[in-house]
Amino acid sequence: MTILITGGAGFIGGHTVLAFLDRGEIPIVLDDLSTGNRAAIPSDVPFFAGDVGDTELVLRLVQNHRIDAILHFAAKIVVPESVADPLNYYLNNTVKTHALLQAAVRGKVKHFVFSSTAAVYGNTGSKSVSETADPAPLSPYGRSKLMSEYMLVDAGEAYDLRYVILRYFNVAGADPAGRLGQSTPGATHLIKVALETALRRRTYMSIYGSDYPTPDGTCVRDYVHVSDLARAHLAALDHLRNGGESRTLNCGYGRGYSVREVVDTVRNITGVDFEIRQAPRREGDPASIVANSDQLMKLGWKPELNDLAKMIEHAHNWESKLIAAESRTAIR
Ligand SMILES: NC(=O)c1ccc[n+]([C@@H]2O[C@H](COP(=O)([O-])OP(=O)(O)OC[C@H]3O[C@@H](n4cnc5c(N)ncnc54)[C@H](O)[C@@H]3O)[C@@H](O)[C@H]2O)c1
Ligand SMILES: O=c1ccn([C@@H]2O[C@H](COP(=O)(O)OP(=O)(O)O[C@H]3O[C@H](CO)[C@H](O)[C@H](O)[C@H]3O)[C@@H](O)[C@H]2O)c(=O)[nH]1
Repeated sequence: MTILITGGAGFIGGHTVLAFLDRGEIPIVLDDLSTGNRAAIPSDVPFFAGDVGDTELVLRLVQNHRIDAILHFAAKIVVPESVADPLNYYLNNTVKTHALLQAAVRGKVKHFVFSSTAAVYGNTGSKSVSETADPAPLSPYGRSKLMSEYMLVDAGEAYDLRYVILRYFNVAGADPAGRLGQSTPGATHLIKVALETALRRRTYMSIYGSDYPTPDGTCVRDYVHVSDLARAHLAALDHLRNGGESRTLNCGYGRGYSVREVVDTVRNITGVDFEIRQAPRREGDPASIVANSDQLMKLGWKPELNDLAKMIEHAHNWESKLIAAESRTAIR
């Protein structure tokens, strides 16, 4: 049996492809390359360029490759973009997940792992949040994901399909072996932006909001290493393949860092004192969000890279590699 990974040319899907390869399981990848990168996918992994909303294409893949599990990463992921263009987010993230689920059910796929997000919770206060908290997303992005969760839960009740919904907190870092990192052009994530500034790809960076009810006034997030998160997918799929019941699970480390703490760590790791400007709050941002991931750990997930400085160091190595590769191309 084979796994289908949607969005496998992206940041988290790509690292999950590597995690499966590392344990000797070769998945297939479906990605429309809207933000993903073809080069992220190792040559021994079958790649199909296409849209997860194309039910017929997905059904063909399911039947031709005897797919027993779909890991669904493909989505648009930028909170402010979702505020500016919500209908596009509901189309890509919710409507197309519906089409994918329809293909999964018609093709008798038994297992489904869905990339959800801490953004479904909204403002949670300073305590860590567990899966029993009521969702109250602040952005169309969060709502587009929560609506997909509801569809999956209902489909799990009605059809022969079991799922794990993983609610990721803030994903960062890069493959410790240097095989992959975040390559999305124009990425908006804090650590990526700070590293690009340290490496002089940007002249300065902004801190969005310094009047939040947090210890230093900037937003607090729980940063999880992408390679640890990738391994959470192995644990989730093993749980389902062993007959485990459907679950909704947080994935984070349970420790929050403020924007200012992250920026200071980037300055320390890179040794560059780059310019920071204070900017107004960014729409759709909760003040603080930290995970309680006890349930995922009970399922067998063991974090191995729970260290902000290491995460930033791995991302820094990758960012430097990207710059070196670009200058080689420019010289040619
Ligand atoms: N990055 C984070 O901090 C974070 C946090 C929580 C949840 N998530 C979720 O994790 C998943 C992966 O995020 P990422 O950071 O790797 O983003 P990414 O943009 O790097 O990857 C998304 C991938 O999906 C592909 N894609 C998008 N729409 C598609 C479509 N309609 N059909 C086929 N392919 C499509 C893109 O080309 C890209 O390769 C998303 O579902 C996101 O909501 C990310
Ligand atoms: O240049 C920047 C970039 C970000 N930030 C701040 O840094 C924090 C983290 O922002 P990111 O954009 O890195 O991440 P988000 O918390 O907005 O969202 C991320 O994590 C969420 C889960 O918590 C979602 O899943 C989403 O997909 C993913 O982008 C926020 O307070 C943001 O305002 C800045 O101050 N300056």
